[in-house]
Amino acid sequence: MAEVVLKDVMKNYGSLYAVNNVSFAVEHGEFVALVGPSGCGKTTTLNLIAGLIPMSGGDIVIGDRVVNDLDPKDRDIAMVFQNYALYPNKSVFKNLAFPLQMRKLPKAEIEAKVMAAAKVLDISHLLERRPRELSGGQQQRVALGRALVRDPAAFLMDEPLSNLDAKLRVAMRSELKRFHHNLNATVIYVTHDQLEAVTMADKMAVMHGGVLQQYDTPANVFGNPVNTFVASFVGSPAMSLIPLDVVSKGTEVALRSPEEGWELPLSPMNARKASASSNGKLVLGARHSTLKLHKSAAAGAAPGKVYTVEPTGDVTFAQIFVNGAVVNISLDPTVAIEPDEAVWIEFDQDRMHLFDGETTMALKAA
Ligand SMILES: Nc1ncnc2c1ncn2[C@@H]1O[C@H](COP(=O)(O)OP(=O)(O)OP(=O)(O)O)[C@@H](O)[C@H]1O
Repeated sequence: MAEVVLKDVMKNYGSLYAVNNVSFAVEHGEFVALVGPSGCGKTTTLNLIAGLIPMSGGDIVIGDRVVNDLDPKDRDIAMVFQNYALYPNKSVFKNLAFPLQMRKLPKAEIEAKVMAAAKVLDISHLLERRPRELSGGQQQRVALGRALVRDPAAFLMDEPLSNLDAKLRVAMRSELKRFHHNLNATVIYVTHDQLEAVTMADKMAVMHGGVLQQYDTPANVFGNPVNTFVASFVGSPAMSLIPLDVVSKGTEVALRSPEEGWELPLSPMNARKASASSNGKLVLGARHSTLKLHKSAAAGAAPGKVYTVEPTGDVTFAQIFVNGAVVNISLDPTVAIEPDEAVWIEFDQDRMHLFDGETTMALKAA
């Protein structure tokens, strides 16, 4: 059952459309990450769901109610912000109890709920402390606990890990995932960190310029990006994107470098996709791990020039200029290459991506 539904949601500030016609449905128990670069509209989308700002158009459903005109407190949601917003002068127990006292629950019930939440989050031993006596990770858990005691239809989280140092972030990422798993909670989570989204979410809503680009599982967003924006945003190092011309010779179709004239013959499936490009131009996309490096010219390989070489221990990353575009490749650390060296890059026909040169959308075989 869908727990949270957005339908044609709009938010504009004058001529700026911070959120432009966004629709998606979050199923009960799903963890959905709203992800995209700074200014893409993720926080605005979350704030619209929370009811913190008014919508310019569309509908939002939480549970079985249209909540367009409801105050945040009546929407049955709990927000967890990046700055935790704990009460500094109250103990952890009182921080957790406060939302329940506001709802005038009986004392015994409040105590039972606080204890249960503290147990789930492993903070039972911290209940008498004040927030300043806690580590960043512990404060984070208290903030989650305060949301948890209310047993909301959905948890809304805005970059809740962004104030933590790198190591704690990774630890809390696992904890949040566990929290979600244990409670079967419905979570909508804002992050600009695509790796955080890929590792934690059941579904990703990738946004750009206020527009929802793709709403799908991380595996599909990674494996079948709908356009060049999604392709380059998700994955690290980024997918390489090389603009090329489509040339047909009888039944054969090849890609030609407009700069350097070399040609790359396409498999029948890729040829059918390439033939669907709107203006004879396309963008070839390839992930670093699908590429093969040759030290001399090889069939199906494009010539390039090494730009940088970055050994990281297990794997060496290199950037190669191909047709004026930067291509990221991962190599076995035993492969010796030097900047400015001439190399050839072989593309895996089964794992390459082809995007329309004009619309930037993924090409489908006709
Ligand atoms: N109150 C406001 N008045 C005018 N413009 C706003 C307002 N709030 C947000 N915007 C604009 O709306 C767009 C989306 O903002 P939003 O905060 O949702 O982005 P974001 O993806 O969360 O970015 P970040 O990761 O930097 O927080 C931005 O261009 C922003 O400048």
